[in-house]
Amino acid sequence: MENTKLSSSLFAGTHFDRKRFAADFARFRKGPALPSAAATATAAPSAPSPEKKRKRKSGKAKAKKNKKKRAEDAAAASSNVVEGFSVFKGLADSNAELPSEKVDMRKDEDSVAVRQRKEIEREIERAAVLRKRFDIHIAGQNAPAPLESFEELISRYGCDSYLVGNLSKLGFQEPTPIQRQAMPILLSGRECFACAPTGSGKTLAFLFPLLMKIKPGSKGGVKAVILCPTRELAAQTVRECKKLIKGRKYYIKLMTKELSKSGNFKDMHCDILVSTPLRLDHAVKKRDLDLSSVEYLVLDESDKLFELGFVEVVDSVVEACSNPSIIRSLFSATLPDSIEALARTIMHDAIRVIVGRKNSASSLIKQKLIFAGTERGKLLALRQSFQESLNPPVLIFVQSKERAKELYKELAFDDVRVDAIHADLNEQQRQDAVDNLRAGKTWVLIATEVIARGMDFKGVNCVINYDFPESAAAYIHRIGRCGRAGRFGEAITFFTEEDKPFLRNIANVLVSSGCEVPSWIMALPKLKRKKHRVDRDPISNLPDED
Ligand SMILES: Nc1ncnc2c1ncn2[C@@H]1O[C@H](COP(=O)(O)OP(=O)(O)OP(=O)(O)O)[C@@H](O)[C@H]1O
Repeated sequence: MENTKLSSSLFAGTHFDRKRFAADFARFRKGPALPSAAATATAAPSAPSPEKKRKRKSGKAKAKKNKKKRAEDAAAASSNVVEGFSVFKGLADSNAELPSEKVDMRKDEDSVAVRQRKEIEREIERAAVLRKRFDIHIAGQNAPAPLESFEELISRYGCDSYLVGNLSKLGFQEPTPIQRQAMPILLSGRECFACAPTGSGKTLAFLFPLLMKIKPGSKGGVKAVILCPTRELAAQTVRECKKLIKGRKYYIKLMTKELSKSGNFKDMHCDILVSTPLRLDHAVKKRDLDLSSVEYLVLDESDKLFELGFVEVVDSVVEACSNPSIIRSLFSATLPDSIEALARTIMHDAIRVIVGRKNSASSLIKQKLIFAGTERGKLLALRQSFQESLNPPVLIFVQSKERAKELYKELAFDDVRVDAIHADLNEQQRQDAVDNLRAGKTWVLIATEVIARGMDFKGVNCVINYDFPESAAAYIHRIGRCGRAGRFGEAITFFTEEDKPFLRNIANVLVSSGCEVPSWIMALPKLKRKKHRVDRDPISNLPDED
């Protein structure tokens, strides 16, 4: 009765509901805990009656049943802990049934789980802040966080420090937005669609992860394949790759015409193979090149590779890369929905990354549309702009090789240091034309679509679309030869009466990158047809015939 007294004095003046707080009340008692609140209240010194015995028995059975249920709940609670997350279901109940050291252990586990969950939440928030800051948009499950710096490649992914060292030797201090997000995706073994503006460092974004993952000089076949739509771009990619691996012996091969036609692929040492689709397909079908060991497949300028004329060959190369654990990635500055849908059919659980707005031009380029009336008007306007403000190097795009030759004649006559690049030149001549512009030997390079995609002319100040581009994507890639790697650029596009029906499609690109467009152009109807190609009068100084 001592205990009853103690509890009575402790709660003097308050009404204590012993029935409701029986468990707490029992803790103040010496000796065995009371079986139940009801039993305490009705305890009597006399021998229990048979009725009371029956009731007590059934009370004991109930308590046993409750105990069993609580034990089951505890087991269920512990099985609800999934990958660092605790669902916390039934945890309070289950602790009540555990010895104190086990309760402590469980508390420790809980606090570890809570800490882990909080850390994960912080990571997710940090990733979201970084994505917002760098205008990175992602779609797909469990995308890894963007990089804060290149050093994280070492701390997070165990990158060899020589590779990061080479980056800094090349003057790359900070990752560009596409590199921040695409690199961790590929390094986590995920497939990826990436769309980022021209000149924003997509090449490094796909090259670096595969250089990190591939063991250099390994035997056992080709480890990585990079597909590019043109030979010039393939050659440029090989050059970029070699700069990055200085100090290590990787076997990097460019698929030349000769190699494709007569290569002995059985004895070829090759870690990374860079090719255009046709040459690679030829080597696979005619020279037994085995691509079943390929671990990484990159489709650069992927929307071009999925265009008609390429898509079947690309499909066949994708099929030849039959390694089931292959990681595929697609990179481009433009990714139309239709192409994305097609590409998705070959991807597995891919993450989509868009930097800025999808299918838009680089914001570093000042864009202008100029009405030149006729073909003759275009030549006059070009000559005038050269007299007023030629700021070399300049790239001029025309729609065919014939027109490239015609314009070359006109400008060479004016004593402009000019060259032309088109499909009628052999590989060496094309490469020389590119190298001469890079070296400053020529100031003006007239080009067809051959170099419109991917070519990196760091110093190009101005792009002139002498002939109106055939699509918005072609426009974005052409003008993207300037305004690269953080530099500003200028793009001038001539249009004639014949180009007006397609004007609005290009004007939309200007508007979406913040450039001014006259309101009458924005009032024109948008053309449904995707491609625009006009038969034009030859380029000549002579008066128009009519
Ligand atoms: N982190 C970086 N810091 C500074 N410069 C960089 C960085 N990454 C790449 N570059 C440079 O930026 C330029 C453009 O890179 P790259 O050719 O990869 O662009 P891109 O996004 O592939 O363009 P395009 O869509 O035209 O193919 C190159 O000269 C490259 O050396």
